[in-house]
Amino acid sequence: MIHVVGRTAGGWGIRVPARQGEELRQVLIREGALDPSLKVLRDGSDLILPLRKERKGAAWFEFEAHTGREPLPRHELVGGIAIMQEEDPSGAEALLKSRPSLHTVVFAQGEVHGEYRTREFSHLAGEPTTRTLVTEHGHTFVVDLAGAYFSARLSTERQRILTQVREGELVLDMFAGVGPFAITLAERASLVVAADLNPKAVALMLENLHRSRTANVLPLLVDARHLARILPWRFDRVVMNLPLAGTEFLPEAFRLVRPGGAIHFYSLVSAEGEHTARIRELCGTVTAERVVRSYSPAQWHAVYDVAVPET
Ligand SMILES: C[S@@+](CC[C@H](N)C(=O)[O-])C[C@H]1O[C@@H](n2cnc3c(N)ncnc32)[C@H](O)[C@@H]1O
Repeated sequence: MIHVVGRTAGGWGIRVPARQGEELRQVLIREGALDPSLKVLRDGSDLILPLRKERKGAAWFEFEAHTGREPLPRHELVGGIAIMQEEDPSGAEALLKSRPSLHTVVFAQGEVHGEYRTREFSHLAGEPTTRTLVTEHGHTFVVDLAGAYFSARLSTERQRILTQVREGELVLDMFAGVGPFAITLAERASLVVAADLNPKAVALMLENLHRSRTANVLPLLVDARHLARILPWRFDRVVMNLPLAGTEFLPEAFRLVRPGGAIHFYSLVSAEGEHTARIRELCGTVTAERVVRSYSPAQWHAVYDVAVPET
């Protein structure tokens, strides 16, 4: 027995056991065959997926219609680029038309991976590029999604750290990417040293320094493992944003921070206090532990603010 509530519309639909529903939904989206104006029906342990037109195995059903305009496909915005999790060319065209600020829609082919923390994308609609401009809190950054890591979701975090920086501080960003933390913190710091081992990230950081006329950031193309050996300074504040492998670099950060300084350590965790014992071993005190964002049902990105003793 199928119950339909709300505004209804007749249309072609294809029946599938619910367990296989998501797989078939993805196939139909890729083929541009799913009708996004109608809601998926449930009938016992089956789903009925609405189709744009008849196909083999299809039958006519009464569907509930989405109210108002067709819903836009799920996406994440980074500057003028929309990143879709589904390879849906017709959804991408609809998305592109829906926002004048968008120039490109891409499909993320996988998760962030590798030492450079980058992802592969395929082009779905608009201009075929992965470069865009992102504006946050008065700064505009050039980013290239395929070439170097950038997350717009960290903008609040950058502002939070900025409020802790005192005028004239010497700051180190060990994993600087295209420079969003470094350029933000340079508003108050006297000098920010910004290291990254991805040449494309450092090239984009140079562009960003030029664009923002920031002259107190020193970009370094270097593996953070060498920093304590090559830098003559000890820093008031060290930012460590390498959530999957940051723990390996904690001793290096402690070598680079001055007595009485602070470390902001980002990590992917599955329990509160996961790194507290290790930080204590290195003689640091956790002054705050915050959730930055959720990652999966059992894991989240956390930031530990760490105070380093005076002596
Ligand atoms: C998660 S991203 C953070 C980038 C930047 N802090 C941001 O918020 O946009 C980590 C960065 O660390 C860099 N990285 C990875 N291993 C590194 C290492 N051993 N030394 C220096 N940089 C490294 C990657 O290339 C990447 O740009």
